[in-house]
Formats: sequence, structure tokens, C-alpha cells
Amino acid sequence: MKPSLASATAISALVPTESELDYATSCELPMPWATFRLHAFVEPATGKEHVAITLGDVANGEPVLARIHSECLTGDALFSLRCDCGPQLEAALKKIAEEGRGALFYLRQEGRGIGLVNKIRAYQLQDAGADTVEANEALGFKPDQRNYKLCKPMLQHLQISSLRLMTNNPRKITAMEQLGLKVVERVPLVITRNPFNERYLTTKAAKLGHLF
Ligand SMILES: Nc1nc2c(ncn2[C@@H]2O[C@H](COP(=O)(O)OP(=O)(O)OP(=O)(O)O)[C@@H](O)[C@H]2O)c(=O)[nH]1
Repeated sequence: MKPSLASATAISALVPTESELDYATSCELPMPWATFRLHAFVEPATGKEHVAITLGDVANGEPVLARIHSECLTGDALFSLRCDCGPQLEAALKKIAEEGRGALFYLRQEGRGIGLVNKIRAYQLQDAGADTVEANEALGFKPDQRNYKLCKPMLQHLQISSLRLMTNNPRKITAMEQLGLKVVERVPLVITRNPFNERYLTTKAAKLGHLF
């Protein structure tokens, strides 16, 4: 006998649904500017590990100086001059240390969500003349594949609901507001220009709407 719709619904209600993000653990993280707290999260659907770095009491209800930073192995860890990611990461952590309170969310969305190998493919196309948007599109991706929904469980875990967001990217502000968070201020991030990232920055302003 076929199960009725009602019994199928009752059975599916008993099957636990996978959570979007699980909090794993946290520890102290001494950095050159202050001793922060590092919080680790795991995304069950992908196995990706994301972190939040906090300083001070971020759960006291006051707006939190925050940065949502997407992974850039080449810029954040390998000193690449092709982008402004490394200097922005450092500037944001320094600013949080100066204020003595804040949070940085480090999302594993390498290459605006296309992954490291594809970002290197995109760099190869850029070496041949494409800009960052054209290179992503030539590889079959959107100019920006990122998704910020994981910030919500991270922010909820840290009891943060109101942000002073350090960004030049208005789409990050819209994304936070769509998640039901309050962005009370955009704090511009000073960018470090060099001959190698000039075109990357110009394309960000011209095609991706960044405010410089
Ligand atoms: N596909 C692609 N990704 C890049 C390129 N250069 C840097 N990235 C990635 O771009 C992302 C930059 O992230 P963020 O600094 O968080 O964000 P943003 O959109 O620049 O906005 P800001 O908050 O103003 O810094 C990282 O995931 C980098 O790996 C590129 O040429 N192509």
C-alpha cells in the first residue's frame, strides 16, 4: 500500500534536517595588534571550515565594527600584489584592535566563490588581457559567485545583530540587510594601490559597484 501524503509528511518531519552551520570551538589568537578570540564553524553541506575573529564584548547590543572578508590565499597569505585583499585584512584587524572591540568573519569563498584553481585560471586570462569580470565569465561563472547567508548563524552565535561594516562593496550591505541584520554605518576601507592591482581596482569600481 502506498503511504498517504499525510503519513509521508509526518515521516519527513521526523528526519532531522542538516544545520546550515555548526559552531565547533574557539580559542585565544594573539596577533601583532591584540589578542583576539578565534571561533571555528563547520558547514555540514560542504565540509568547509569558516572562522570568526572577535575582540572585546561583541554581545552587549551595541553596533559592532565588523568586516566580512572572503578568502584570498594569494593576497591574504602569499603577499600577492594583484589584489587589495591582504592589506584590507590587516587594516580591518588593526582598526578593530584600535577600537578594542569588533569582529572579522573569514569566509572560505576563495576567488569570489569560484575556488583557488579557477581563480588562477582567471588570472591566466587576465594575464592575456581580460579584466576580472570578463575572466570569470569566460570560465562560465558569474562575476561574483559569493553568498553571505552563512554570516547569519555566525552572527547569531556571537549575539551580534547590528553592524558598522568595514567595506567598499555595497552588495555586502544589501546582503546583510536581506539577512535581517542592521547596518548602521559603512566604514570605508582604505585601499592600497600598486601598478599590479590598478586594473583590478578600476574594474571593481566600474563593473562591480565598489565605492572608492
Ligand atoms: N575571481 C576572482 N576573484 C578574485 C580576484 N582577485 C581577488 N579575488 C577574490 O575576491 C575576493 C575579495 O573579497 P573581499 O575583500 O571580501 O570583498 P570585496 O568584494 O572586494 O569587498 P570589500 O569589502 O570592499 O573588500 C576574495 O575571495 C578573493 O579571492 C580575481 O581577479 N578574480
